Amino acid sequence: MTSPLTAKPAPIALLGGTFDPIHQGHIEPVLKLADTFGWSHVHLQPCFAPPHRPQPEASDQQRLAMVTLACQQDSRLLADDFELRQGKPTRTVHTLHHVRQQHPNASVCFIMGMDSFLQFTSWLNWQQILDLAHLVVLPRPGYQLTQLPPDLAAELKLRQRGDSESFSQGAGFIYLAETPTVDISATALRRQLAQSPDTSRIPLLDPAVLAYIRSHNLYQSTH
Ligand SMILES: Nc1ncnc2c1ncn2[C@@H]1O[C@H](COP(=O)(O)OP(=O)(O)OP(=O)(O)O)[C@@H](O)[C@H]1O
Ligand SMILES: O=C(O)c1ccc[n+]([C@@H]2O[C@H](COP(=O)([O-])O)[C@@H](O)[C@H]2O)c1
Repeated sequence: MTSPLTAKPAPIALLGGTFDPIHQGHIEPVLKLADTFGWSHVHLQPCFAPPHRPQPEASDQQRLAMVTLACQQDSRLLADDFELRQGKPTRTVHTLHHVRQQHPNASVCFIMGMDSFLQFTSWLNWQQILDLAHLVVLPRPGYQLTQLPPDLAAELKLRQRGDSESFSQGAGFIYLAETPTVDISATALRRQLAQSPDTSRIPLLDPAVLAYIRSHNLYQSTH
């Protein structure tokens, strides 16, 4: 029997995003990762209207509602409103400090697509993030590791691990996932939604999320 004092805390896996809207390019890879790593939960955390890009079309509450609906696909998916509850934009380094405070001994995995990874050195205190969490990078069509800036390529060389065993430690490793690529973006979906009649099915969009979008008249114009 494992003593409560020695029991390893459950790993925390987290995918942050604007989710404007959430789509299967977010969901399918994280479920594959949950299979690989044996995660019992993956937090899908919408960010407060992000400072680093144009404002989302859907409101914070609408993006959270869509994430909550998409989470009904699998009981391991959790809609996490931590950043929205802060009432102001929160940088990832601050969110991860909070996670660390709450779970000092847990393994924390922050998931991102290859497009985000290529931009990672522009994130606030990106080196500190590497000490707070593992990074799990999803492949994404159109984004190649060869485009990595030299300082991040050097970190990758030091920190890359391929075995899921390493990720039972707290933080500090980078895992380049080999999940099947899902060729979709929220930008492409918004365009498709604006151009399709209300009745049409949209591939790679959860039907419950689509119904929510239609009933709230979201994404009706192309920008
Ligand atoms: N198809 C995809 N494959 C792999 N990673 C993805 C995919 N779509 C999004 N991601 C990752 O999920 C996170 C949240 O993405 P986000 O909510 O911005 O979706 P997006 O499709 O990139 O949106 P947009 O087109 O509006 O930029 C980011 O780390 C992003 O790299
Ligand atoms: O903290 C930062 O500096 C930072 C810069 C860019 C992106 N992020 C986070 O990365 C996640 C994905 O962002 P996005 O723009 O691709 O939806 C989301 O959780 C953002 O808060 C964080």
